[in-house]
Amino acid sequence: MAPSPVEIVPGCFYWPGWFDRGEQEALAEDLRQVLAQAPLFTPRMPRTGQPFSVRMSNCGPLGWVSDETGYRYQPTHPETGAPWPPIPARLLAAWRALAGSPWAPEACLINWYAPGARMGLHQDRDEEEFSAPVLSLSLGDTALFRVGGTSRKDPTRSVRLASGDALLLSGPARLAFHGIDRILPDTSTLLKQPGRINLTLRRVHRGEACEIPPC
Ligand SMILES: O=C(O)CCC(=O)C(=O)O
Ligand SMILES: [Fe+2]
Repeated sequence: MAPSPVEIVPGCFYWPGWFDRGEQEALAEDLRQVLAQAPLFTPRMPRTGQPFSVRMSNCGPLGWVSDETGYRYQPTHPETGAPWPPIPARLLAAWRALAGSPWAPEACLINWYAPGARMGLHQDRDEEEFSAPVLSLSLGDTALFRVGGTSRKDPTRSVRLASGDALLLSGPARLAFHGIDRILPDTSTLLKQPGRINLTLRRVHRGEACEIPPC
């Protein structure tokens, strides 16, 4: 049984220290292998083409990308043209334990934050299926995460997401505005360089079938 989480705002659940140090190290190694096949790329803002400060990659049948033409999910890497590598089993196990969803995740977005990178307040709304949650897992340096309500003007709360922490945006928080204000330097020894990795597991398509046992 998962330890009981802290509810930050209704539907936003937080499990500090979900992965222990050994699991974090194994996960970091899984991701090194994923990134060797699907290298980090720099996404760009729709229309303006302005680069994000975060670099990205993906694993799973679909990956999230952004460029001058817009945000979308696609089955291949935007630079290499290769299919995304599969989602590592350890991540699927976390989804099974925490997501409370009968559907398998189809995409795992990998965000790389160098110290100084940030992510402005936004909603995750490029998926068709909002009844499935978004599961976020953090590795490396701690981030100051902010989450509010479904209106940009709603009040927000801040949480420090440390290495090994898990957070779920579900139910009333599935479309909550959220972002990363900053990375706190020298807060973790997990990665070989300063910075942070965030993984978000997402269901993209609406599905009828129970794809992930047991359900
Ligand atoms: O880095 C994080 O904790 C959040 C990432 C995020 O919101 C996203 O990738 O949509
Ligand atoms: Fe997001």
